[in-house]
Amino acid sequence: MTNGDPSTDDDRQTGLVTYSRTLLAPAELARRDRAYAALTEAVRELCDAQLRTEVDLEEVGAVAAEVRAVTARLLTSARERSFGIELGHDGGAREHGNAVLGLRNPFACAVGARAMFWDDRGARATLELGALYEGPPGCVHGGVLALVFDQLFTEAAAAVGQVGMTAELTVAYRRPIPLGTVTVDAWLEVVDGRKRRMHATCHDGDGNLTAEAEALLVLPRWLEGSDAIWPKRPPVDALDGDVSLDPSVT
Ligand SMILES: CCCCCCCCCCCCCC(=O)SCCNC(=O)CCNC(=O)[C@H](O)C(C)(C)COP(=O)(O)OP(=O)(O)OC[C@H]1O[C@@H](n2cnc3c(N)ncnc32)[C@H](O)[C@@H]1OP(=O)(O)O
Repeated sequence: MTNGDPSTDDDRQTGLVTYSRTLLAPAELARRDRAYAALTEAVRELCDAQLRTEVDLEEVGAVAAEVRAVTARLLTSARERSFGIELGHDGGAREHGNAVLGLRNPFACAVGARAMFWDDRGARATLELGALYEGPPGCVHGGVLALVFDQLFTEAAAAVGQVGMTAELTVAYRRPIPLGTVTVDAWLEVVDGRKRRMHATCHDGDGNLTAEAEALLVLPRWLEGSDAIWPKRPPVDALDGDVSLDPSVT
């Protein structure tokens, strides 16, 4: 099966997962990533503007027609299926379609080298959750936060080499979370065979604890002892700047 992108190769299928591998040279890959990231950011800005605009209805109709024309231009050459996991030259994950951290997903809120951090204890995300993520008026949607927790658990487990899929996820919402900056920390607590018990916290921009979550991740039976590749995460020192991931530090 092909994803319709001539720049990648489907090189292996493991259990449920098909990996593709890029055929592009690193410099060309970086150039493409920059271009697509800029497009994603432009679309994200468009979504936010569309939500908040108060221009007159004639203008709304004209903009809708222009947006449809732009969509048609993008679809003149497009993948046939979702992005999946593309492995970069270093084995790093290029999950550009991921709903939380995908470089090419305008819905993703944890994008950019400064949004997500990994270290030998777990993972941290510092996010800007604006009007697009609203639930209660002026506050972050509880389901959006559950989504972020779910991803962070996967990231924390991968960071400490104890990967697994989410079998259970429980969120305790302690206080409403104002739209704006939120910081989520996730870490591994207990390993029991193929089961990993995880914990996470969410703090708002003023440092208030707003929610906590627990998850059970299970290394799937089909993955145990297989040669499946769990994509690498960049070590924190590969990122620019000094970042602490101590979950007690907010
Ligand atoms: C190579 C792959 C690469 C992927 C890259 C990903 C990149 C990141 C993507 C980002 C994604 C973001 C995150 C996402 O979106 S992850 C997506 C959401 N999650 C899923 O889709 C998971 C769907 N479920 C499954 O695949 C299987 O059921 C799993 C893998 C979970 C277990 O199936 P498996 O057949 O392997 O397990 P087992 O039956 O041998 O049981 C083993 C042990 O586990 C215990 N147990 C099992 N289930 C539960 C449960 N629900 N509650 C409590 N306990 C449970 C069970 O009692 C037993 O314990 P014990 O009796 O030994 O004590």
